[in-house]
Amino acid sequence: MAKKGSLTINSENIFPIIKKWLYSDHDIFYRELVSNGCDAITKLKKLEIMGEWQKPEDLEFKIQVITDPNEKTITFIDNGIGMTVEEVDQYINQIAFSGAQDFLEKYKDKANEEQIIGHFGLGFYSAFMVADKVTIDTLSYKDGAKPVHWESDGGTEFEMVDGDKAEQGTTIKLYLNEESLEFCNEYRAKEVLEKYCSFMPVEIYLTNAAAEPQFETIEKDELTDKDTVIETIVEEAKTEEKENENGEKVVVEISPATEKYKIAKRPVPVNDTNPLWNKHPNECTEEEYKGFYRKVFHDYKEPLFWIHLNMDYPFNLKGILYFPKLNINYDSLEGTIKLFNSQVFIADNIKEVIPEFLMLLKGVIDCPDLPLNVSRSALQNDGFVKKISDYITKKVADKLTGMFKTDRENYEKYWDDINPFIKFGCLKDEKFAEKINDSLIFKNLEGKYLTIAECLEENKEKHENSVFYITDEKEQSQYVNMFKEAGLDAVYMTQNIDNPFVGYLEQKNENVKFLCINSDLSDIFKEEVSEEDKEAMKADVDALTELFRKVLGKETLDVKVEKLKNEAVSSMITVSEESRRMAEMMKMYSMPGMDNSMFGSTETLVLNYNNKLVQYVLNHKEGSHTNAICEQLYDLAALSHGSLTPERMTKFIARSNELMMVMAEA
Ligand SMILES: Nc1ncnc2c1ncn2[C@@H]1O[C@H](COP(=O)(O)OP(=O)(O)OP(=O)(O)O)[C@@H](O)[C@H]1O
Repeated sequence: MAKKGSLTINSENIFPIIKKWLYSDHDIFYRELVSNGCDAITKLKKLEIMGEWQKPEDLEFKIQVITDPNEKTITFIDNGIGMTVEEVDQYINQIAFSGAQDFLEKYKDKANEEQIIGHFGLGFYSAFMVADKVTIDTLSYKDGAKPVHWESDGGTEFEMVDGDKAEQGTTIKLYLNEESLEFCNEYRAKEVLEKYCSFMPVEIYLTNAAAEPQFETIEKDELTDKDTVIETIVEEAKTEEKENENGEKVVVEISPATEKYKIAKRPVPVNDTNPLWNKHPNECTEEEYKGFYRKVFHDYKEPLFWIHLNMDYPFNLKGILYFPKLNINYDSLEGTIKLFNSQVFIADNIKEVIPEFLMLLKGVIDCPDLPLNVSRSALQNDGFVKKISDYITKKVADKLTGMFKTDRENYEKYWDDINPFIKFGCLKDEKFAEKINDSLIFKNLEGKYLTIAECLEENKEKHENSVFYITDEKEQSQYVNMFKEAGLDAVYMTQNIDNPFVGYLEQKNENVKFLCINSDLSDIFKEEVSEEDKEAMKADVDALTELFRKVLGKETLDVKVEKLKNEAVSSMITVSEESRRMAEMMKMYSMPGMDNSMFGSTETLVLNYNNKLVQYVLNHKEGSHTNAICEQLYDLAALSHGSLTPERMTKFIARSNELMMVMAEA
């Protein structure tokens, strides 16, 4: 039998297109060829189960990948179903190309867009991305089948002749082109196989044909019939000369003679054929989950907890999602969700399938039903894919709300780590938000974790329907202390995500006011002032306002004079809630050329009428130190609220020194 022919294809030469298309992930041919081998073996296993084929006793299913840097080749050998000459003709010469044609037809207008996920559908022909010439030697499992040899040099021509393969299965050999020689390097091959084939269902063995043979030494009783003994190592018995009871010297054996074997190094598969996600959740131990996490994500910090997804109906989906230990601001978080299709790795973080906020997690998802031979934009609009995504979201929300209800202690323990993720989820996904809403908790000044409802309940006497929050512990320490002294409560909202999240909370809780702790001085800190007193104070208030504006050279400075209960407080800065949020928004979107002043006055200088220094200034407007005291009061208020500009800081330090000199001289 010898057959020559042109590949069934309309396009003049498909290979340049394949090369161009698949350029971004050249290494993918490894996945395609190994998974074809896996499929071939899986098919044969099925035939065996159906009684259509009898497996020889000593046959072990496996895929071998042999790199040969001298020959510049890579060989893929499987002992699967094999192909008859008709099948090669049909699947390789015709079908594959019709698949490729469909592919081209669909995407010819988008040739420059990175739109294809797995480039599925090109399968075997992806070999031509890296090879000038490819040969196939195959023998079908069928009785009386004849071996076939096929080769093609990447043009549109192929040649098919009788082959000499003696065992059932398929051997595919790639003669690499000059640009792709990296792929016959053993280490590169290992890297790529680990990337794509780590969990494929058939054992994969990688060997380097050019490497020196490697050996290992085993104990005598460890020898199996698969080992090739190179040498028997005999260790003689150890003896010692000792005296016996009669004072005579005798030789005694302290350890017996041993025999060990030097054997050819036992091959170790590069993959784990039965990944943990395939096991039933009831059968997995905590140690297994943690070990799997370490192995797959190379993260040696333990995950907090995990969710084992296991669904058969209405679609097939398995996977494990881990909540990693974070405790850092959400914008520097990065998770990885690895997507598999029947244990074949597809890609990381495919956002069409996995909701965006879940990308902060680490995990694996295996979904054999995914339609992967379509473009990403098609996936986006696919109702089925949406269902998968909804299912995953629901499972995650269920886990969290379940934990909140039945294991609140741990939930609170994890909260600092998981809250950015949950908040991000609330902002991104309405359904998730709805489910999780009642399980949102906030850390208060005492370090207790409260829901909004609990917060409101605890504080209903002191500030009804308002929740105070801290955005910066350091900058707002003065307010925090005042709140603590007055027995008031506030919650910590100090992460970047909390800024947009407050907006979300307001939307969800329309009757509740959310106020930053420094936004306005709560009435609780103030003495009650009668209308008459106010009248009486008015002249002083005007005088203080005028004085500070003049001394500070700020014509429009907002000054408020309050009778604060705590006499020790002299001056403070407050920032109105709106302007603070505006400033934060500008910071977030980093709007150039805009600053707070564009939105009118933002800060208010609050002076405490009950404070002695303020009274001193009021009564000594012309005093020789009055200007310095005013400036100092303003700077101190700003300092306890945040920081000073470098220029202002320099002046503040100089003035502080001068003031101390005055004290020293007094
Ligand atoms: N190692 C092999 N052993 C037996 N048959 C094979 C082997 N490789 C390929 N084939 C046959 O050739 C066909 C075409 O292979 P190809 O990789 O191009 O596409 P596919 O595997 O069908 O689809 P895809 O790779 O897109 O999932 C296969 O369906 C299979 O019948």
